[in-house]
Amino acid sequence: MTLTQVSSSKVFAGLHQQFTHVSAVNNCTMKFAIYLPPQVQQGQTVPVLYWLSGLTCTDENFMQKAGAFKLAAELGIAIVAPDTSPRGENVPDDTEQSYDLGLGAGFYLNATESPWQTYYNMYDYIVNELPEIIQNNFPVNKQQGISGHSMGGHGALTIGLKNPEKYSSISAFSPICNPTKCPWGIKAFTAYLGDNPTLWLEYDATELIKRNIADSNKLPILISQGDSDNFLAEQLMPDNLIAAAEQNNYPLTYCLEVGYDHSYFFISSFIEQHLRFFNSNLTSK
Ligand SMILES: N[C@@H](CCC(=O)N[C@@H](CS)C(=O)NCC(=O)O)C(=O)O
Repeated sequence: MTLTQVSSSKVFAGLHQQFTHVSAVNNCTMKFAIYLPPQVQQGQTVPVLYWLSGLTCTDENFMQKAGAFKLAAELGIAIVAPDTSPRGENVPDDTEQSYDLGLGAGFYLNATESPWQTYYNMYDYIVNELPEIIQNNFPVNKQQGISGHSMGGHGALTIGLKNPEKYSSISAFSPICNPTKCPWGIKAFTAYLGDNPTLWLEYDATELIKRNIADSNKLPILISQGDSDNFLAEQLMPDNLIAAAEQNNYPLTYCLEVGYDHSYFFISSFIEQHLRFFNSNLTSK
């Protein structure tokens, strides 16, 4: 597997770089961005936080808008931001090219239905293929965290809940908490996974948190949510996740922030809390 460097820029004494590579699981060329803090220049290996973005995003939205580099440099944290779906000439898109299905809307799952299943395997990409590439090509250690926004918050929660041995913590901004019950999730899961809702439960954080998880596998979760978010009631449904966490004694910290919306203005206002949360939960794995 060859990495092709697309860009490299110095920022807060570290480096922001973009790369493309051929993905075996998504059958296309994928792009990702990485922030490498200054500590790597002194030969240190650093922990890595995976950031999963939301609908319509690429590797660029978080890197350009979140304002994460200053503290990541100070704490010595690498951040990886993948794309939100496969892309390219042969990759199918929604016939109506809507923003919430197809390109830019991979929902961090492995599709089983045509025409999606050959390309839309973002779950395997985030859990296995991309971390292997990062471990083999960059000075990171085995300590990983997972975070994300909206559809990417759903990705962070479901992937973290299903793979507790791979991460130290999970955090999310404005996540889609119960996708099997909201319009975004129902539309995407019907297309990617078919019309049997039982099969959708594998990718629903509220359902996953209800499973009998051993205390030692309960990764700490931090969620930040703006109370002026237009998508809150209809699409995000955090109350369902909070109730399931309470009933199952799951360590979830939920911060409802007054006046904030769904945008990166909100993320940039609280990203420091999430980086410090990741940093404070690191353990040698
Ligand atoms: N229809 C809306 C929904 C998409 C949306 O809000 N996307 C969020 C994630 S769910 C986002 O991060 N947009 C890109 C950005 O703000 O940079 C739009 O296209 O703006």
